[in-house]
Amino acid sequence: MTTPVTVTVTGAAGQIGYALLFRIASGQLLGPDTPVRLRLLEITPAVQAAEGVALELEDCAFPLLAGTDITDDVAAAFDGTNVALLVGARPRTAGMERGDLLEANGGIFGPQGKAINDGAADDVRVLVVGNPANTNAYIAKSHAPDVPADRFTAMTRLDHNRALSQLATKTGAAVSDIARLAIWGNHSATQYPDLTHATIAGRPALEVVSDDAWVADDFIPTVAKRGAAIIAARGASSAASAANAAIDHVHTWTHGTPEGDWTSAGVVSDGSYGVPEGLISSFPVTSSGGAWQIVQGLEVDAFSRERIDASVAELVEERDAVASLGLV
Ligand SMILES: NC(=O)c1ccc[n+]([C@@H]2O[C@H](COP(=O)([O-])OP(=O)(O)OC[C@H]3O[C@@H](n4cnc5c(N)ncnc54)[C@H](O)[C@@H]3O)[C@@H](O)[C@H]2O)c1
Ligand SMILES: O=C(O)C[C@H](O)C(=O)O
Repeated sequence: MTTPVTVTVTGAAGQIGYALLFRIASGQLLGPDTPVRLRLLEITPAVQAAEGVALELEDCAFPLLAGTDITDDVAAAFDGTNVALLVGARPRTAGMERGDLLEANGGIFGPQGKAINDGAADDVRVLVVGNPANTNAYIAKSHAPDVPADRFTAMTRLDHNRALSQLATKTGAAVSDIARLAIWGNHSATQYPDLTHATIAGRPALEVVSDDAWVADDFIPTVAKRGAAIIAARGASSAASAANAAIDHVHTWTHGTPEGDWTSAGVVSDGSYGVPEGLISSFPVTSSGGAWQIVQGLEVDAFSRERIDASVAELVEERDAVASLGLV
């Protein structure tokens, strides 16, 4: 049997964890031929709940699941790990300022980045889901100087999938007919869902839509504020769709993007499109050979430029705030 791939999931007893772990164990993350060993990291009070999830995993008798370990020890969680899904984070609670939120998350993602640096496998790939995802990924990356920076990513695939569905609904097209849609910037309400290069069955999406007001006043805010709409409707933040996007992100990272299309991911900027080097920003990306590439050479019109710049300015502010708090 092939050696199992070790997948670490933090916040494993949370709601995304519950929607994610069974899909990983069934083979949807890494494919039907790759056995996995799960490592669940939780804070001490939630270890018992994680143990309950592990009992259920066992009861599924997944042929690809080589075992499940549960720990509250950060170093043990990332020892030899190949894929790290950093889901657990400190949510913003009433009365908490942004600085408090960044500080609390710095206390989580700094040590996790260091543990990945010190103990993870050489091929480790990291996806940060826990919010603020881009800046949490930036913090983790900053504590892992020996790991290639491009192994640290943040999730904007949920935003990408939301945008695909909104466009499909508006035009009556099948999701599978849509290509080259992009999310730029931060996984926050400032993100820019970009249709200027998108196609629907080969035709420019903006020509098919033929409704600039819908793009500016409906599509963009609907996608950018969807997380808040889910919270308002469900009384809890998105979980199954977030887990689904995490599966999509890692699967695309390891299996590649289809010819002629791209997706969106928060990756380390190399300075492309004027995004300061080192920031973890969402870009249109392709994947091949197990690595992301930022799509190059796209024309950025004035409308897009303004929106990309606004979201990147927010990322710069977050970067400067974590630097001034001594978290990186
Ligand atoms: N990037 C995205 O698109 C996206 C989408 C949805 C949710 N999120 C974010 O994902 C995160 C998790 O969401 P959820 O609904 O599963 O939350 P949840 O509160 O249900 O679960 C979070 C879990 O993390 C655990 N945890 C907290 N600190 C930890 C630490 N230091 N180490 C290990 N585990 C720790 C908690 O005990 C809890 O079980 C939140 O930050 C949420 O905002 C991101
Ligand atoms: O947890 C949130 O604040 C929202 C989440 O990031 C989402 O996009 O659904």
